[in-house]
Amino acid sequence: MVTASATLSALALAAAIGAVISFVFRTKVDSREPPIFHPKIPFIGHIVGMLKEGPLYLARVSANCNAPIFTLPMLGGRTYICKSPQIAQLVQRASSTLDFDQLIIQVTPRMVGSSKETRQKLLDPTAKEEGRKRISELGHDVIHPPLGVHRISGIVALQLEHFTEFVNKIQDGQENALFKFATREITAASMHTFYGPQNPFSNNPELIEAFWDWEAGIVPYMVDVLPSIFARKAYYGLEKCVQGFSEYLEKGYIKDAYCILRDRQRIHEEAGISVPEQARLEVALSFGFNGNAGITSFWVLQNIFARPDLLSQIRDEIRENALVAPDTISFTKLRDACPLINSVYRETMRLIAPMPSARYVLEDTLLGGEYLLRKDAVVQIGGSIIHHDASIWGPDVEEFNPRRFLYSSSGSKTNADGSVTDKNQVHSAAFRSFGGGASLCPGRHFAQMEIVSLASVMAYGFDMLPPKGQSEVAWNPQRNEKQFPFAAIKPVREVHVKLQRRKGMEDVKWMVKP
Ligand code: HEM
Repeated sequence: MVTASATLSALALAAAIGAVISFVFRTKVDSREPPIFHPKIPFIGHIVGMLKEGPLYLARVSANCNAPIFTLPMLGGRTYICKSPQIAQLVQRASSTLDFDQLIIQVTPRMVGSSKETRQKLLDPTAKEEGRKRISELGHDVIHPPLGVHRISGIVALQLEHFTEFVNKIQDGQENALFKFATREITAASMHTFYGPQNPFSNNPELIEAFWDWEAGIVPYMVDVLPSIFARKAYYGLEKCVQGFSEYLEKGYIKDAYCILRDRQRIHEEAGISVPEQARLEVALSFGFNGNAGITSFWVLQNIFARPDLLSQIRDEIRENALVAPDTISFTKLRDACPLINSVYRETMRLIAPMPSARYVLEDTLLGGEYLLRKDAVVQIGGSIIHHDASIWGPDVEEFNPRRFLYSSSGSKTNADGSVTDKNQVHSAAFRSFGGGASLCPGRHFAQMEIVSLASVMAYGFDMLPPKGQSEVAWNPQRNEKQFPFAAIKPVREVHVKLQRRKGMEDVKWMVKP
């Protein structure tokens, strides 16, 4: 009896202490801040949720909230999650106080293990008061303009030459793991295009695998607890790439790189960043060139080849509108006269690239005169929520609808039967794959060119058949939705195929031209 009542008292005491702790440590919010969702475990509950469930966690919390933006308290601070395109647009417009760079400067060095000294040079806390631009701002000035749609013809031609050589080397009957096939070719081609013929990956092709080893383990690597043990593959992959880039920089091969890289290296040099530390920053930028584009290329190929009717319609579209000679496909024609393949490309990204654009709140900001965002908080545009909102996209929001972007690059809301018309255009800020506002991905034109071109020449010139021992190709792997929302979503497994030139095209030497 005594034991039972002692146990009850202990439990009551523990519950009371828990309630007091959670009350005392609850993040205090201003009544004008977006509605707050307290986690069950104070401080870390939302972080644990996101690590365990990935973007699905945000969708679950969001389902309980009617407001277009809400607050998640974390580690004594707060993150605002915005779930409507209208609010996303307001966030994008407030770029003077909601800053992209501040977060990138914190995240990038962690991705590649930069030294404290480099981190400090990048943060450059006195730059503003001393009237200087930070390294990231100088980088922005040299990277964005040369990636504009009218200035990329030279790098487009280089990338397409690489693809041409690659597809013409394909052996009939060659078996491939499709994810590896697409990601490795995008990596080899874009490293060649951006860093020149002596790029570290062409001098040492095993660095391509090292790069993807690092990419696969970036999140555990960034946790930064003995990464050589707990994120072993990522750690050694990164170190190999750093070594390759160090040699490349020391030998001066960067003289043959695209201007954005030469100019950026000059900025790093002038800031006194050492060569091995510059090499780390080059690995980080390579992630921008290769990561998302490689993963997206896989999904576009899989989404087309898994649907025989769609494959046939795309072949018709290419033949009628983009085939400028029996052996030549033109990217300009693909871009301007092939709405279906471009719609497939964007619909693929809606499902696998719901990017969480994040901004650091530099000063208290009243969004749309209504929602107060407090200084030093983070605001995230919940791509994973917006891309799956049926009120925006229509009742088939969870399905792949190849026609969703046929009439508008923003997409159209589908009708009850899944049909798409030129009406009901979706809000322009609802498509989150390339972010938006001042930091809208500058590589988006290049990305469209490479992904659509590679998919088109494969679709037009080749069949994908079951590999030996399989009666059919195991298409449609699940998306790894639990993946931490860092880059485009990967498949949970590979898709194995046998490549074969199409009947009647066995001897064609393909050419993809700008
Ligand atoms: C499917 C492929 C790609 C996707 C999904 C993608 C997505 C993104 C996103 C979401 C951002 C952040 C924007 C924001 O939060 O507002 C970004 C930034 C950036 N992307 Fe891309 N990207 C892709 C391909 C590329 C390519 C091919 C390049 C280079 C040629 C590139 C270069 C960059 C750069 C330099 C930034 C930083 C912009 C800044 O600091 O202002 N991206 N990208």
